[in-house]
Amino acid sequence: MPPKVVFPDTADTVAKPATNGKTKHHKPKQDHRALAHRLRGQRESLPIFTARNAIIQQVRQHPTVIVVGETGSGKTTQIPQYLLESGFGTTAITQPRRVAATSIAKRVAEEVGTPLGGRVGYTIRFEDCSSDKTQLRFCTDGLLLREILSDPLLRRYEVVILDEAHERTLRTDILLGMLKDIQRERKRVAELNQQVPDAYFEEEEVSYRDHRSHGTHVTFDEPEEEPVQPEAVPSVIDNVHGDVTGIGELKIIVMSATLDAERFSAYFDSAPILYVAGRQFPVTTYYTTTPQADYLDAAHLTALQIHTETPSTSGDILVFLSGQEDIENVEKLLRDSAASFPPGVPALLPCPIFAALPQSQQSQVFDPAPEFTRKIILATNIAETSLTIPGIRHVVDSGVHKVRGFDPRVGESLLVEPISKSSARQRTGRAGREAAGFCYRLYTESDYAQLAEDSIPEIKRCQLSMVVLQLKAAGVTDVMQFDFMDRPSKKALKHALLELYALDALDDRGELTALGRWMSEFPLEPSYSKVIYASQKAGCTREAIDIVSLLSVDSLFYVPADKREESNAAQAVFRSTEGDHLTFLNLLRAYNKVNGDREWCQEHFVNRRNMKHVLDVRLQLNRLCARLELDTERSCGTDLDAVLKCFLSGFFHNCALLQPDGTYRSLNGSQAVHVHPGSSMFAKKTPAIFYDQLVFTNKLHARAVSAVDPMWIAQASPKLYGRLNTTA
Ligand SMILES: Nc1ncnc2c1ncn2[C@@H]1O[C@H](COP(=O)(O)OP(=O)(O)OP(=O)(O)O)[C@@H](O)[C@H]1O
Repeated sequence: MPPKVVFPDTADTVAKPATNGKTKHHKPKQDHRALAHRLRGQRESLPIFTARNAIIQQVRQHPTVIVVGETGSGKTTQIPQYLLESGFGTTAITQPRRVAATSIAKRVAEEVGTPLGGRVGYTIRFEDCSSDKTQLRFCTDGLLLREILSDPLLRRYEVVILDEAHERTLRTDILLGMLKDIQRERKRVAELNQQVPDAYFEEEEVSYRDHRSHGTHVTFDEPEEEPVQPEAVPSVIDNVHGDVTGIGELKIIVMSATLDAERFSAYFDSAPILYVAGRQFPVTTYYTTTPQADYLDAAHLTALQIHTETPSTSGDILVFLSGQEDIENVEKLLRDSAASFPPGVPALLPCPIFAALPQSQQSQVFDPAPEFTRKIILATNIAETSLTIPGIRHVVDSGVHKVRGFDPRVGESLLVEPISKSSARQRTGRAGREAAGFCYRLYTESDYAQLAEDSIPEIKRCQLSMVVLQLKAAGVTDVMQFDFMDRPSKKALKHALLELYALDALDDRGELTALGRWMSEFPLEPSYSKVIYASQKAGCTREAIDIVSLLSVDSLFYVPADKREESNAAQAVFRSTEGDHLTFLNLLRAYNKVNGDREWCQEHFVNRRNMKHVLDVRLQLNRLCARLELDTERSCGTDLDAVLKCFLSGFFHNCALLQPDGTYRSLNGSQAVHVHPGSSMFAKKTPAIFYDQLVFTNKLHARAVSAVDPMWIAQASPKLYGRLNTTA
């Protein structure tokens, strides 16, 4: 009998859920109008419905409105529809994640009663399901940023909604600043055009209440006086060209599930805050009585407890874990346990969802489980916000997530850390969306009390080269003066500027070069787009794209703890003496020859799931390169030195030299660098190496490492290492 995870109040048995009868899963029907009609009642029962008119009135009266609503109150699905019904023009609604953008668009299209891609559509990277008729366009925040490059005033939109703004992703933060500037510029242009519709200012007065009062669904903060726009502030965007007639003001709605709305309001010149109270269904939350030594074990056991002690008709289970590795471990544990279920226990279907999973597999979590089967979704925080996964009643929260950090001197770090309170609330919120639910937190109540209120915004802890390149491409000349909501450190900004200069993306005056503009077309860190650029001249674009795609996943191989030697031996056939980059290329070539055969992958311990993602990325990159008129079939055959030299042209800053004592030291920071144990270069010594990433876990590990001639390093970046003595 496995040990149990004990939650107070549940003691040995988990409380019986309030629902009986399995959820009716929602299936798209051809008869759009009839379906929309049926969903109408559900729409009108959402807490936000009573606030409909007030919200519209506020949006009419103010350039920017902040909406704070509890999870499940209906912000994401309803507010765009209210705008549509009230005659607003085209609206873009951004989501931090692709899976949210597509799944919400599908739901809203059903509610509106239109085929997806008609009045309601979505656009995500490399996938456009919208048309000229689309009035509500769901997209990722990254996509809207790219749109600004081609349309600096976003003139096709009358309203932009930034959803889940509290997540404060790097892209959301950049969008906040860009939109604020676009809004100011459009106001100026609209005033010049004297086309500000008077109707906007003739709306009926709204009465305001103190938002702290109880018993009402929606309350408002007293709006501050209309802010005075400083005439003298020039736009940081300096590339607005062409005809600006007919441009109206831009409305911005910032939506967030946390109460930290005052900061958003202050940033947008005291924009009014609308509070929408009331979650749709209650969620009972349990904490463990004692801290759990191993959250993976605790997650596995809790999921089993729920499965065996509550009827499967009481709803599916969603487990939050820190990353792909965790998910795959728990998936294996669950499958092993399920194999020995006594007769009568329903089957169990683990469904993983994480960012690197191909889109088609991600969307499988929305499919209903077969009869007599319970779905257990194993997710990273990709499923934390916005998503409604039909059938979920039980949430298991491990209390951890993976946090990426960056220190210019040291490199990147990827550490498993406790989540914030706001994340914990979001996770809980996934359980009460269609009926009452349960959330099992795998930490104690006092540990919860210790959690930070919110996570640190990404912009304060991540590498900024790509962001700075995008800002420059969008016409922001002085990124140091950019109106960030939370200013990144000067050191981080300077590091990004220097790196872009060394990559030839910026010139001596810090202005974008033609190469920099070309590189900004790629949704990749600038180092990778530089490699692809260099590969054209070197005649190895096919290999460069292959390897860049292979580097987009964390691991290409499985290394089971109990079969380490066996898996090492099986992978040896791919190994190149030059290191990981060419080893990965050999793997891809062999994988393609057998057409990704499942058994072949098992024999060679190849992670088939990740290989599919690699092929997906490669397809997307090939399409983009073809659009930029690059010959993607240009191959160097067996001259693979050319490939390594191309990689150095983007990764010259990621080099280390062998020291007399047998250790490696990084060229730019003189840090001790350890080759990752999973690398084919682990036990080898070579005068110089370059690596894809430097990741701090317990020490500084170089991942994806290859051997290079030290002379190539100086040739790759004369700006940085021109006078450097590269002999150790
Ligand atoms: N795909 C769906 N299938 C079934 N019901 C759905 C679906 N999407 C939304 N709903 C229903 O609509 C409700 C409101 O969802 P919505 O995403 O608009 O809420 P929200 O306030 O934006 O929440 P969050 O902050 O968690 O994103 C859900 O609680 C659920 O009842």
